[in-house]
Amino acid sequence: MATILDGKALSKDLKIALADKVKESGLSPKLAVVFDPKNDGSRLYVGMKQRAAAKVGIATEDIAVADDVTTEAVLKIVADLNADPSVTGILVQAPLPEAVNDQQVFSAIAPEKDVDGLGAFNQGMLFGDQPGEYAVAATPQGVMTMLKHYDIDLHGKKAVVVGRSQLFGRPMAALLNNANATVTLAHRYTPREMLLDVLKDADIVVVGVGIANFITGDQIKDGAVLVDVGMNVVDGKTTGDIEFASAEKKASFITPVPGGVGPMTIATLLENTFAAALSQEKN
Ligand SMILES: Nc1nc(=O)c2c([nH]1)NC[C@@H]1CN(c3ccc(C(=O)N[C@@H](CCC(=O)O)C(=O)O)cc3)C=[N+]21
Repeated sequence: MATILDGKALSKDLKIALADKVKESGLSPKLAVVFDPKNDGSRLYVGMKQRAAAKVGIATEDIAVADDVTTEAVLKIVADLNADPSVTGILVQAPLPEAVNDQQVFSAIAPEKDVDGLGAFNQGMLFGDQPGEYAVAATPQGVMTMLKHYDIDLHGKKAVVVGRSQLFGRPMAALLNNANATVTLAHRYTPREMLLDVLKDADIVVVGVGIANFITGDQIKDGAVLVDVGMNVVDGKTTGDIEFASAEKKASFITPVPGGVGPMTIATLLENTFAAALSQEKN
């Protein structure tokens, strides 16, 4: 039986510690969130984030965009937020409506306000493993915090990341690489047999593809560490990408869904928002 990587409990502790730090700093961090209200995942996340931010003393401003919004219009919103000194962090929730080039928008965020680290500057820092402080996308950064908290050794280990999105897979692979894991990045064009072949020897598997039961216990190595970044709704219940019942019998550690990576994402976003406010204070 695997040890549960309890993201819910850990995130609670992180948020309590953060609330103290925000208070002590005397700063008034404010996070602006640009999002598509028609997207179910985005709407859900906005609500959870608002409540969590309020509890730690971070103000939020939510900016809903229309269905037919253009890239130019969103770039204007971002430029105004960049210029507003009361806004210390900017989060553009992906995906924005169809016509918008999300990556172009991410890269327009002032690097010091880019709390999800998705712009070209912060991504470059991460991919180059550059020295200094910079934000990293909240989901993969939250996964790293959780692995560290549970003392999971990554050095030289075989890690497989499934999914290569801007928000998850790409930065996840970079973080694991920077932590000296031996990283394989699999994605939608990885042939099934090739994926199964790398999975069977993997010490650490991190998956976020959005397909329920995508990975099952029989496909993984005994004692593997399993991190589930997936969020699917099956018969009205939230489930991840890993078939939990079969996988937990073989894994050494496993994240539940809900209560694993999701709450860590929110706590990390808030930490990044506070760090951004601190760095702007110093300037
Ligand atoms: N730039 C950007 N960064 C993001 O990090 C980002 C985004 N855009 N767009 C939308 C998705 C969605 N997302 C979630 C984060 C936490 C939970 C979460 O806390 N879920 C809980 C509850 C799940 C439930 O019960 O429904 C859990 O897993 O336990 C969910 C979803 C971040 N996203």
